[in-house]
Amino acid sequence: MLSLGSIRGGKIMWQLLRERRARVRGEPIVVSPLLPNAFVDYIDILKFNQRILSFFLTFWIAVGFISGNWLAEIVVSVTGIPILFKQYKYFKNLRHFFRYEYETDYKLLNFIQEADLDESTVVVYEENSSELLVRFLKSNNPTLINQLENLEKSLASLFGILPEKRIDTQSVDYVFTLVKPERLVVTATEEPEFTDDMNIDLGYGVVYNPIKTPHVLIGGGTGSGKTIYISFFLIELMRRHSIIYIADPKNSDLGNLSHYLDDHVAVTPNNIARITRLAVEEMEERYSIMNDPLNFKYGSNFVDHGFNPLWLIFDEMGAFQASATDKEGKKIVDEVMSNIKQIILLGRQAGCFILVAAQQMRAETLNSDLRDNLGLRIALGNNSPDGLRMIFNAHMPASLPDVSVKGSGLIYVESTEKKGAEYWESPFVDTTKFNFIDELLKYKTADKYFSE
Ligand SMILES: Nc1ncnc2c1ncn2[C@@H]1O[C@H](COP(=O)(O)OP(=O)(O)OP(=O)(O)O)[C@@H](O)[C@H]1O
Repeated sequence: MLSLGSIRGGKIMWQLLRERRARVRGEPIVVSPLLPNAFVDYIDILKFNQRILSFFLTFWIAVGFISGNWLAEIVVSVTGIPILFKQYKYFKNLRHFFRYEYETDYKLLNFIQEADLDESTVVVYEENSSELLVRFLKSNNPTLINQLENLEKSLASLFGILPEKRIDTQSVDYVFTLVKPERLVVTATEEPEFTDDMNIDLGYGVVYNPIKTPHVLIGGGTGSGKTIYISFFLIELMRRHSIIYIADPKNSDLGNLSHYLDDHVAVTPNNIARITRLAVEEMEERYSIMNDPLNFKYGSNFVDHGFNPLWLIFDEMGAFQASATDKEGKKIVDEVMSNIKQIILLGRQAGCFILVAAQQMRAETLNSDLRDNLGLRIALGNNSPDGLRMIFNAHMPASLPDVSVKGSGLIYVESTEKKGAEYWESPFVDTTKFNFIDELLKYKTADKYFSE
């Protein structure tokens, strides 16, 4: 069996080498479910070889034990097991290598199946460092032609960018401009740099605009980079003249900002209730001004009426809810949650936004209807699949990437063309060079809301 697999593997290797040569020469690659795809077969063979090795490994260990011969057991353990593990890892790496090398082929083959295109669909693609051209060849089937001419949205979710479409009599071309995402590096500025542009660059090709997709949800365990990210975000909000309220029931890093942002920072339940009340009152007042017949402008929002964004940053909401042990405590939690609900559901037009952060997002922390209204969702560091589902719900990523880079995780911005959350590295902050408090004070002293 093993030798058969190897012989087949040898043949496929030749086919792969031929394909490889074509790729190196930059010739177009043809992908179709009906064509033999060497790379798919080769990965299957590697998988098969891996299974055989697992079998041998188990067999080897069993022989050692059954024989009861201590010498045999030592020989088996010392020599056999490490060799087999090494081989196993070798095959695993090879499989990864092939998946990576033939990633586009894989994606397109899966795409043909998932988009329910006819099996006979033939895709040709050509890739260079800046562009990917995907050409679907037209057949005589009018339904298929119609499908092929309307693939840009689903293809965008596959490659993360909306392609340019060109329709020809023989084919439909989708051209993707490939730009490698780069992590944003946060640096200190000499002077405060205010801006009216509501687009906030989060790096790695992600731009967030609270007017389009209000509210933020951040999940991530200890040390995943939540505080660093929130600090970066806070400065970005202050650059946009935002009124900031902070609730930090655990009284950690954000709670300490009360030295700088005064009574806009709350750590006790009563104070947290107070700032959420202030936020809701401000929202109601804005609506009454915006809806006054003298000021009313159809389709307008807070910016048109000269209001600044208002942000409530709520760290560790779960801890706050859990702190309510008696009747009085529960009453406060209910009031706060009702205020938060109003901000989430009604805040957008009035420019009142919320950022909710939690180590672990639970169903009872914020129900899924409310969570689905949070436009920017981030999961930093390692999270369990259940934890990720709490954050992304219908937008779970197709596969879970490696998030070993500090401050990396998954991100999803509602209303983009992307279907699911994607890998992202939060803005890099070199804490030896970037002093968050110095930065914050620059904006505080220059901003009217914090100047008293
Ligand atoms: N964006 C980043 N840039 C640079 N370093 C980072 C970044 N994110 C995380 N780190 C590194 O990880 C460490 C932990 O980050 P941070 O304090 O933000 O985690 P946290 O999720 O807030 O943890 P906790 O809940 O325990 O406070 C930082 O001290 C820093 O060394």
